[in-house]
Amino acid sequence: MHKSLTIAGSDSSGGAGIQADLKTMTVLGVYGMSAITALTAQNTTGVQSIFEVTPKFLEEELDSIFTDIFPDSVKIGMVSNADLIRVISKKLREYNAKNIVVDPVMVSTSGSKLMADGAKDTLFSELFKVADIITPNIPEAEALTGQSIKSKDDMVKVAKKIGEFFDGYILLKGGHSIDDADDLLYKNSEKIWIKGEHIENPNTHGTGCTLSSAIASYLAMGYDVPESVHLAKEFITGAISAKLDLGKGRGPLNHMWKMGSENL
Ligand SMILES: Nc1ncnc2c1ncn2[C@@H]1O[C@H](COP(=O)(O)OP(=O)(O)OP(=O)(O)O)[C@@H](O)[C@H]1O
Ligand SMILES: Cc1ncc(CO)c(N)n1
Repeated sequence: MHKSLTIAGSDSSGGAGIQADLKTMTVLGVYGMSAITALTAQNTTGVQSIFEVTPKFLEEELDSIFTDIFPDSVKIGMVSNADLIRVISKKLREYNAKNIVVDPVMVSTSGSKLMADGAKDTLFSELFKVADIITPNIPEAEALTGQSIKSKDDMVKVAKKIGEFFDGYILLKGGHSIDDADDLLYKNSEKIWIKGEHIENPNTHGTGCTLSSAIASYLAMGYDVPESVHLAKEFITGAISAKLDLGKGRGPLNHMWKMGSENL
């Protein structure tokens, strides 16, 4: 059994965060574990409230996990403050964790702030150092570099800029901000476009969480980073295409699309 760990926030509506990650890992056949950084009272219309765990408790969660069932990969999502980021970086180094995916979650699909203003620098200096791949969306890549992205050429320029201070893989997601859904995988001046068709669907709550935990799942199975990204893109495309329609706002994806009703 391949094992993966998500370190992220809980989404009470089940579409993003820890819940999206564990659903994704499960349907991809990977044993999922979780270290929760914060509870959110959240639904498809927005985030109503956030309750952070203490750094000490997060440390205890990570010790419990790493001293028992050692994960083959780790995905990091919402981490709302600098102290929690420091704990994660310290513990991942201490346990020599492998195959680390960092999704630099800053703002939710519905526009709510999920990270404290000052925490961005700590994300750079602490978490990016341990990451094998980071997966910013366009607004996050803009926030990381201070440069705006209006076209695919801009995506390449910004990926290069991030590459000046991060030497792992950068997956810059085109997603809902550019007309098509092509994502750019960039490392050491090498560019791989991960092609995608834009799907007309307003229900994109949790797309980033689902993509990054699918990447972590495939890394846990032993695929390399480019293979994992291609396979994860196939998974997210299917989950958006399944056109689940739940809730009053931006609804969740169908994580179970691969299971098919004939298998139930
Ligand atoms: N409408 C769409 N059609 C096709 N693919 C999409 C669409 N929206 C997002 N994607 C794809 O979903 C993946 C996640 O990207 P996205 O930019 O949505 O992440 P995100 O903004 O971090 O997500 P989140 O809403 O969870 O914060 C990418 O591969 C992106 O190209
Ligand atoms: C807990 C959580 N993590 C990440 C996101 C980003 O979509 C969200 N909305 N909620």
